[in-house]
Amino acid sequence: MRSFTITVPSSSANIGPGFDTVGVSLSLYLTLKVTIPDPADAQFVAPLISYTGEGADEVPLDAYKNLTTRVALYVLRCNNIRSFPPGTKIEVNNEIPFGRGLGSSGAAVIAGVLLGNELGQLDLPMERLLDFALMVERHPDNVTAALVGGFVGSYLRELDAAATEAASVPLSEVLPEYPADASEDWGLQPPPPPMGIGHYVRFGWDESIKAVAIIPRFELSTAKAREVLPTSYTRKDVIFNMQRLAVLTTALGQSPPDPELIYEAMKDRIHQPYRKTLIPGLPEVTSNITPKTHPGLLGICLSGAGPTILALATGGFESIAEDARAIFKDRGIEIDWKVLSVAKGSEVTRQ
Ligand SMILES: Nc1ncnc2c1ncn2[C@@H]1O[C@H](COP(=O)(O)OP(=O)(O)O)[C@@H](O)[C@H]1O
Ligand SMILES: N[C@@H](CCOP(=O)(O)O)C(=O)O
Repeated sequence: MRSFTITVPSSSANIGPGFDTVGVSLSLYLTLKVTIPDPADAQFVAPLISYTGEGADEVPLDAYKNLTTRVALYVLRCNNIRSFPPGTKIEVNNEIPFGRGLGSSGAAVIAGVLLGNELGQLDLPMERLLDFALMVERHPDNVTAALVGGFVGSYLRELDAAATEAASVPLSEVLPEYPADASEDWGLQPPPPPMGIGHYVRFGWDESIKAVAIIPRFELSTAKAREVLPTSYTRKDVIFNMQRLAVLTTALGQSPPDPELIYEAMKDRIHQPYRKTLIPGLPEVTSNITPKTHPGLLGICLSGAGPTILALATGGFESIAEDARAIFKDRGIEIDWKVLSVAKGSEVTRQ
């Protein structure tokens, strides 16, 4: 028998101006405890999944439907391993709320890539693990932060024509919904990722900075929150974001952090103005809660695709969150809030 535990942190992408570009890993976790019996003791073929925590009432427990295990199967099949090891048991505990902009799907994808790597004993390097994740998630900010940890900037390499085609296959071909008896299905060979799609760098993060996650009690799928974005932008808006992002990536690593610099550097004109239609109260929360009104606040923005609001602060957490609560409440929206720290990257511990 062999067993291992996979721990993947949540993440907050964009941090204001860094749409699809920067993300930070945070201290809510998706954890998988995996046991693989000796082949002689294996009693069933499909992995047996149990699941507790966030999303437990909606997540599929069929390994051929569940996002994490489908990604694991993608990694295995690209490496010529057709099915899960017989008798695999996966106990999942999830602290990351679904569809709130805290990287639940990115974490599920990274967990799947690490699961495939471990189940197949593939020993893939970090760069290759990221390639697999990017074939599924397709924007690098969440998955890179969840995999490597910290405050991370990333880009996707411009691929040559053949690699572009390979990387553009529909998600349904990367992650087909296999039939229930998929262990018997030898026909489907998914397209492997091109090599070296994603590249990243870790920025500094001053240790006094905490993340207050103000989490509205409704879900907004990332896909829906991307549909409202335009396909082109004015030069003025692009420059507005680039100027702020250039400052922000260094400013968050400085000690002590400068609230005036950071508050302005966390403003955005690429995604938040368009997403406000889906998140009542967003403009009011980000403009009424400032370092002047709330000492300790550094900056405030939408977390990922929302609806969570991310306030970076060195103190005054409760007053920031409770004032945001009041603004949302006026619009009929209840919230929960948590003070989170920047987390380490994903870990696999073999028992
Ligand atoms: N731990 C998980 N296991 C399986 N599927 C998950 C898990 N976490 C998230 N998902 C899937 O991802 C969806 C949410 O993804 P998305 O809309 O991108 O929001 P988020 O901002 O939380 O990543 C969920 O509705 C669910 O289908
Ligand atoms: N850059 C993406 C990030 C999505 O993050 P999620 O946590 O909401 O999945 C976007 O803004 O669409």
